[in-house]
Amino acid sequence: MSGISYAVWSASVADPAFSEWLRSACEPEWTAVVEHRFAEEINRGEVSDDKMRRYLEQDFQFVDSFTALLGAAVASADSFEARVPFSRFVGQIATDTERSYFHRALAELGGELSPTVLEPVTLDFRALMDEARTSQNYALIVAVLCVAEWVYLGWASRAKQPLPENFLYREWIELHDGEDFRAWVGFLRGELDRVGPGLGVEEQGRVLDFFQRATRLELRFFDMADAQ
Ligand SMILES: Cc1ncc(C[n+]2csc(CCO)c2C)c(N)n1
Repeated sequence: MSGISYAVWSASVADPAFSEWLRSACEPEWTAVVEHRFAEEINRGEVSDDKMRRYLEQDFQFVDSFTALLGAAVASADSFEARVPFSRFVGQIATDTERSYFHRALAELGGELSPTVLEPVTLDFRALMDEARTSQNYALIVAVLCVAEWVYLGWASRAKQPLPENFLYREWIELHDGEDFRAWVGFLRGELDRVGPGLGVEEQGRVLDFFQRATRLELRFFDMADAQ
């Protein structure tokens, strides 16, 4: 991961999108997440039931903190226009994802909605999201949300047709690769592009720090899932 400033970087590229500065400063970890063996196994429908159960049990705890972080984005956004997409997504997670996919998938796999043991990476990820949430700093909050959604779009959009027949994989891929999801990631990136360039150098560095920490945690999360 590199530490080149936005000012220096933006002078050297044709399209100086703030979100691209953040992403490019996360290589090689970013690509390691998107091309992770565990993600490729999901895309091919080849994860064992035991691994998938443990991954989804931990991920459900991730999604809990993620949903709280979305609430902080609703609260800290600087305009009504910006609050609306976050609000819509809170509703979607609370209904489609939480009620539908996780409950069905964990029932199918014999998993628990409240596992007694949280993996270290799950605790660390929840701590980062709590730190962003309690900062009430819009740019930091969006940085963490953006990493989580953008990397998921990254691996899911690599899935080949036809998708696996088993709903455990097919629905998890489809959740992260539809037109709506692509637009949602575009919105998150657009918010960083909108507010990032106007921040002071120190604040830009803080946004980068949260973005990089989230990317490292995404890598550790897949490593954890793969190692089970
Ligand atoms: C470690 C981890 N990182 C990102 C996501 C992506 N994501 C964030 S909330 C949500 C549910 C709504 O689609 C999804 C899939 C994840 N699940 N787990």
